[in-house]
This record gives sequence, structure tokens and C-alpha cells, in this order.
Amino acid sequence: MTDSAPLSSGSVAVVLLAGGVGARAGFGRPKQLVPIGGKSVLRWSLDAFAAHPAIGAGVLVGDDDVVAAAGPLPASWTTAAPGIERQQSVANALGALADWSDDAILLVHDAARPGVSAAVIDRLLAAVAEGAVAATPTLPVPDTLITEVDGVAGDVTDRSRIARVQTPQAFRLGALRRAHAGAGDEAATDDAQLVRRLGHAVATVPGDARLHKLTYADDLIILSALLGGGKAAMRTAVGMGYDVHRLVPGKPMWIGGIEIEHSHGLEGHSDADVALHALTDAILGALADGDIGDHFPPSDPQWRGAASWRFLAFAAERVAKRGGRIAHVDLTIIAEAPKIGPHRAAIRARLSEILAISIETISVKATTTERLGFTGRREGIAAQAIATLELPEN
Ligand SMILES: Nc1ccn([C@@H]2O[C@H](COP(=O)(O)OP(=O)(O)OP(=O)(O)O)[C@@H](O)[C@H]2O)c(=O)n1
Ligand SMILES: C[C@](O)(CO)[C@H](O)COP(=O)(O)O
Repeated sequence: MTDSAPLSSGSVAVVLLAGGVGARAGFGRPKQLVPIGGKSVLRWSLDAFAAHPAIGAGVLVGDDDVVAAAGPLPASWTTAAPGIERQQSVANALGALADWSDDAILLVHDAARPGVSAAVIDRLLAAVAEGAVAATPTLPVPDTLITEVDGVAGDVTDRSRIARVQTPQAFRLGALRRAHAGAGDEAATDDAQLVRRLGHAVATVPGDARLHKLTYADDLIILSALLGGGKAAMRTAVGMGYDVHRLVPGKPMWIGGIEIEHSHGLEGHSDADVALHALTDAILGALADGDIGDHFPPSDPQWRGAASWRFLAFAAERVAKRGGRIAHVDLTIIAEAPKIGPHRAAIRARLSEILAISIETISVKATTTERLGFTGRREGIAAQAIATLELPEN
């Protein structure tokens, strides 16, 4: 706490918002329950507030499952039910603080921002104790900002006048109560905006990179680096894929993402690249995300003649969207002819391009079936693949 703004111990309340479902993160459960560095995202900020001497009470907003998963709350904390939107969740929490005076200071914080520090709390409390009705942490914008319409870059926006808004935000409780009471149907994405609508100035204090918000799956990688000792809790997932296509004369032969000179090509709805199909299914299998036919149904005319690298790139993109990475792929092509050996290097290079992973982590093998079976009779080509993924533990 700064010397100029003494606050008595326990004179501040905090609202910790954990009522969202985390739809954009897509973890299949609320993002605030995902672990980083051995504890949940929610617990990081709960512990930071519980350890701050100025904070005398708290309201955790969350449903029963979230409250149960949060673990023990400090004795002076209570809970409130979430609303449909963030703003309603804050309003519900204000109801739980009815005994607190209008002069008290309240912090409102997104549980989705685990990196709360005592230094940021101190800066906010000092700003309010020194006369501001509200205060918010902000960070400068590091990138050039432009307008963009339909994939075309437009004018540059003056970023010297723009800041990124973080939480926690601090308020005189009375002002926040009036702001919420007068908000009506006009929604705001944060509480500082509501207080500004009453005509109050909102002071800004320096924010903190560690207050980065977990919004999309990729944010977990950033937060794990910032808070979790550099490494997200990851699990290994392995998937396998298998595919067969019939050989027919006079068609281009696409295999492993490259075109090979051959008397025959493969028959199929798309370009029939049997190797890429097996690999796509292996990745989807490791993601437990259905199979290639679910995502690209043969009944859909838009995939007629489609280049199969698009299916593989789609699967790789789904790994990235989950915050994961492809650690290794192993592909076996089963064919009497053409000979794959002379094309192995080109196939590995093409797979490296499509999957955006190092060629060192791509294995391409080929075998015959000693003239046995449909592959031995040159009626078709088969491929099998195994994909090993690293996925966030969530
Ligand atoms: N009805 C809601 C919606 C959000 N929040 C909380 O407000 C913070 C910021 O919201 P956001 O990042 O949008 O979280 P979600 O609503 O969970 O995410 P999404 O919009 O992707 O579903 C989060 O800590 C979230 O748990 C809340 O308490 N009640
Ligand atoms: C409150 C907030 O975190 C400030 O940056 C943000 O507005 C909430 O996120 P949302 O994506 O608008 O829900």
C-alpha cells in the first residue's frame, strides 16, 4: 500500500466473477476451472485476493459446480449465483454486499484473469483512496491498429489514444450501485464504463501483462508461460487412421500431398489422396473429434475433386484451436506400385508445410503386401497413420 493512501486492514471487498461458460475457449467446461501450474485459473486470483491485507470480504460468483471446484473460501467470503451476462453477475454480487456502506471500496475482477498481483491491487486502491470514484488498470497497445474490411487493410487508428482495459477495477461502492441501478438494458462489457455513464471520471493505473485474460484456447499457452513455470499441464493423445482407395487407369495420382507420375490414379470423391486421408483421421482420432467423413461428407458436392491437403490442414488447425500441438506423425503407404521411396522426401516436405511442423517429426514409410490381397493385385492402395498430439490438460 502506498504511504499517501492508507487503508485500514480488511476495509475493501472484492467480487470475483466466475459465472461464465467459456464458450470461446471451447474447453468443454468453464475455463476458470482449467489448471495452470498446479491450481485452477480461478484459484490463482482467489488466493491473491485472500492474501491481500486490505481485503476484508469477497463474493465469488459462480454456479454450484464452480463454487465446489474453487476449494475452501476465506471465512469472510460468500457466494452469489451468476446471471446470464457478466453485468448481471456483478449485479447479483452487489446484492450480497447489501451491508457494506456506499463509502467502501469494491474491486470487481474476472476470474479469467489469474495473474493478479498485490502491486496492481495497491495501485487501484491508492487511486480511489486519493479521490477517484473508479479506477481501472490499462496497458498500451503494442501493435499498429488499422480498420479492416473484407480482407483489405484500411486506415491506421491513432493508438496513442487507445488502451487495453484489464481487471480488477476499483470503485466506491455507492457509485457502482448507482451505475448498475441505472444501467437498464444498455449493456456494458465492464463496470468502469457503467460508472463513466454517470459522469464520473475513471482513473487509469498501469496494468500488468500477467493479467492477460483467458479467452481463447491459445491464451492458456500464454498464461502457462507467464504463471505456470513456462509449461502448461499437457497430456499426450494418440490417434490412428486407415484408408483405402481403388486404383483406376488414366487418373492423376495424388498421394501424400504430391502428384506422382503413374499409369493409374486413385478413385474417390475428392482427389482421393489415401495417405492424407489416413493422416487426417489419425489427427481427428487423437482429438476424439469424429472422422474425416463427419467433417467433409462425401454427399456434399463442395468436396468433389477437393485437394485433400485442405482436410489435413483443417485437422491441424483444430489441434491449434485446442491449444495443442502435433508432436509426431507416422504414415505407412501400402502399395505394390508406384514405388514410394523416390518420393519420400517430397512427401515429408509437403506434410511439413501442411501441418506446419518440423520435418524431423514426420515419418513416411511404404510397404508392399508381397502381391497378396487387393493391394498385391494392384486393385487399390491403402494407408495407415498414427498421430501423437500434446493437448492441454483441461
Ligand atoms: N454471465 C457471466 C459471464 C461471464 N462471467 C465472468 O466474467 C469474466 C469475463 O468474461 P468472459 O471472458 O467473457 O468469460 P465467459 O463468459 O466465460 O467467456 P465466453 O464469452 O467465451 O463464453 C469471466 O471471469 C467470466 O467467468 C460471469 O461471471 N458471468
Ligand atoms: C471486463 C473485461 O475483462 C475488460 O477488458 C472485458 O471487457 C470482459 O471480456 P468480454 O470478452 O467483453 O466478455
